[in-house]
Amino acid sequence: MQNLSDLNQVQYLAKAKASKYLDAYIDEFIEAFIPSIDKAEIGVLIGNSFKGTVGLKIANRLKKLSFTVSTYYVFNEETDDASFIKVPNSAWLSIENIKGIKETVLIDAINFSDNTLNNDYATNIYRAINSLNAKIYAIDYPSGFPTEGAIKSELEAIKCITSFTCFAPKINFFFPESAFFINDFQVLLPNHKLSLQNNWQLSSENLISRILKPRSKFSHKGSYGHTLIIGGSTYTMGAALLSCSGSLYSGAGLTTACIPESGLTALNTALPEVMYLSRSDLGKDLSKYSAIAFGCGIGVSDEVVSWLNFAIEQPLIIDADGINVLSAHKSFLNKLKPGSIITPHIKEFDRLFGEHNNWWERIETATKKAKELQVFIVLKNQYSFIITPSDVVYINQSGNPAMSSGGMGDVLTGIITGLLAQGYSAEEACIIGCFIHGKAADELSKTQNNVIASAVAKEIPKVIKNLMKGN
Ligand SMILES: NC(=O)C1=CN([C@@H]2O[C@H](COP(=O)(O)OP(=O)(O)OC[C@H]3O[C@@H](n4cnc5c(N)ncnc54)[C@H](O)[C@@H]3O)[C@@H](O)[C@H]2O)[C@@H](O)CC1
Repeated sequence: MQNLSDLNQVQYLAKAKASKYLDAYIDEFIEAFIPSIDKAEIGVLIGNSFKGTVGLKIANRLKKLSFTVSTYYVFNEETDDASFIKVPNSAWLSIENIKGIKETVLIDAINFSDNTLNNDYATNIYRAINSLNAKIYAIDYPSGFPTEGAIKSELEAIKCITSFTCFAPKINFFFPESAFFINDFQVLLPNHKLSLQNNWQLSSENLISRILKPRSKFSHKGSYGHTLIIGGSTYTMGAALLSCSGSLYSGAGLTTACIPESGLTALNTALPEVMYLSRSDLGKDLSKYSAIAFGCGIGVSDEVVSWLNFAIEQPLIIDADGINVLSAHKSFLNKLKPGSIITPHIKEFDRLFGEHNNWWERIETATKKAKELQVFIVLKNQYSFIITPSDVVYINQSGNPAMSSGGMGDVLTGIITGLLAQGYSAEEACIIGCFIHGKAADELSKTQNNVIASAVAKEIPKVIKNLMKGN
């Protein structure tokens, strides 16, 4: 099997193979495109590129299917050498004429490359096309959009409603900055690639199903580890409790909460399965715990700093205020035990490692820091990135905007801690944890507009059970 990640690569294959892939892509494009449009008049924007030739083939197929199709040749007279498509100069579309395009459904077949970023002609073309306010569907990815590397704030590229991407989603689709250019993407011919390039991995249902281990006969609570959740303070006790519920519902054998005494009634009422460790006992030996989380709702007082100073002798999962304490006391970073996990959201990440201009830079920093400190970094967002010390970056694809509410991160921390306690490696715990957390919310959001963190925690056992059926 060929390791392909981009439709553009197809042109360099042997002729027979190239046309096999191209035909298959066009078949799937037509199948996915037609149900998504509500108009029979379609405009196809053809560039002097390999993408342009694909666009022409798609235009011909649509004509055969009785759609009314206009083809617009958006060439750059000065720089395009007309090596791909031969059309008379008179058919080229000037920037001034773009506003005359009447179709409200357009297919972007202009170009693949992002090397036109500094090309005024391309920039003006993209701007003029975007100002039509048409629904634009992109072949593979929108023209002018970089598939990797920083998505700069000044970028001009085609803004599409759906990108019918070939072989694999492009890495930059997973960054929030892409939302400006790509409303949605669908992967066509997904089985023709082995993976994303180099060190990027998509974490998928298949992968998670393969890693999950069934609970064994004759096992008991001692078989599934003991977590300690150190968190909570007067006004954010809930964060610690939510984290405990993540541990509990992910299947940890025992869960102990180290919270202020004032939270005890709430703990016993909400989660009677969870045990309690007083703050004053925090200075004692913690080695009996199989996994320890630090930080959810704990605050950033001097006392918290002293607790972290003690707890950091063990590998930890550090979240929320725990990360804020690390940010204020950077020397702690070098004390982290190898295999520790930090789970920042964007603000916590930038507090810890400095402001970043874009997500590409953020991932670069995370990769460097994970290696340097030998820790795992779970950078949370719509698509969370799990950055490992071995350079591999997993992209989590489960989850949705229904879960954008307080306490979600606290539950995730508990889940990862619970999985670690059950004997999964740090890498496995991070990728399984992110996936099942998002998947639980995906299931709930089929019938709910928004989902709350405690509901996500409660859904976890069902999600794990369903994933196990797949292995
Ligand atoms: N029930 C509770 O007791 C809760 C307590 N919490 C605790 O409150 C403390 C402060 O944490 P916050 O995160 O609210 O404060 P921060 O000031 O660190 O950041 C919150 C802001 O970050 C931004 N953000 C961007 N991406 C995000 C992402 N993927 N996840 C979360 N935020 C993202 C949002 O604009 C959000 O308003 C922590 O200790 C936390 O554990 C919160 O988790 C909320 C629930």
